[in-house]
Amino acid sequence: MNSRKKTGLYFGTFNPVHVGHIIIANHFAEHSDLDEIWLVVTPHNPFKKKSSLLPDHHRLEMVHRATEKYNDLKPCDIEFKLPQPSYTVNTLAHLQEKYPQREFCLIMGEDNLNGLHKWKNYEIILEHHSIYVYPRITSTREVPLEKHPRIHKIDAPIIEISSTAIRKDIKAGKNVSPLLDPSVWQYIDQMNFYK
Ligand SMILES: Nc1ncnc2c1ncn2[C@@H]1O[C@H](COP(=O)(O)OP(=O)(O)OP(=O)(O)O)[C@@H](O)[C@H]1O
Ligand SMILES: O=C(O)c1ccc[n+]([C@@H]2O[C@H](COP(=O)([O-])O)[C@@H](O)[C@H]2O)c1
Repeated sequence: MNSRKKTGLYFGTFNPVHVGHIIIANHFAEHSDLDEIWLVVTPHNPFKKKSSLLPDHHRLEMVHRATEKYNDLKPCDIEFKLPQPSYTVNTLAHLQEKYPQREFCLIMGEDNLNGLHKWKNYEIILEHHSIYVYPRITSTREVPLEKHPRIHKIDAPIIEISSTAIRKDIKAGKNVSPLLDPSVWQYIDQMNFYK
């Protein structure tokens, strides 16, 4: 029997982390076989421009604040020390070496699954790890890897909140506080982020 602890890795830039992210992470902690969910803060997504990003340590601090009330949700800064851009295949190899007693699974929205076949060495990722996919609203009908035996569709709430929209609304002086953990909003407000 496989007795390794199953850990879910939820990767993201979290610029900033919002209640949509936390609802998903908590849903997996409560309704799946994953013991812990680690929110892995990515310094540089290979598919995104770095210019609009807050420095890594501020995004990590927000993830720390948003998860501290949840026993099974943990912030993870492993990618801060790895080469950039952050290729997930490298991060997984590094984590597996550091924590051989854990089995790592990826948590991913349906929107990201659409592009998985373009990720660096995605075949190696799928050889060693399961991917738990939750629903998102997406216009794509044909998803290349949908039927792969390592891909598991898991039902979860659909919450259409986006970090991009939050940043835009803060810039426009709108109230975004219901979309963020109060301690995250307090940090953004104090530090004058996204103005
Ligand atoms: N409202 C949401 N519900 C569920 N998953 C989400 C939601 N928003 C983002 N995600 C997913 O959470 C992960 C982390 O999100 P990330 O911060 O990297 O992207 P994002 O929210 O799309 O940010 P941005 O708008 O800055 O591009 C990604 O896999 C993303 O697809
Ligand atoms: O490894 C890759 O080739 C790769 C390509 C695109 C995205 N990713 C990772 O996927 C995670 C979520 O991406 P995103 O687009 O929601 O920010 C983030 O951690 C990225 O580093 C990874």
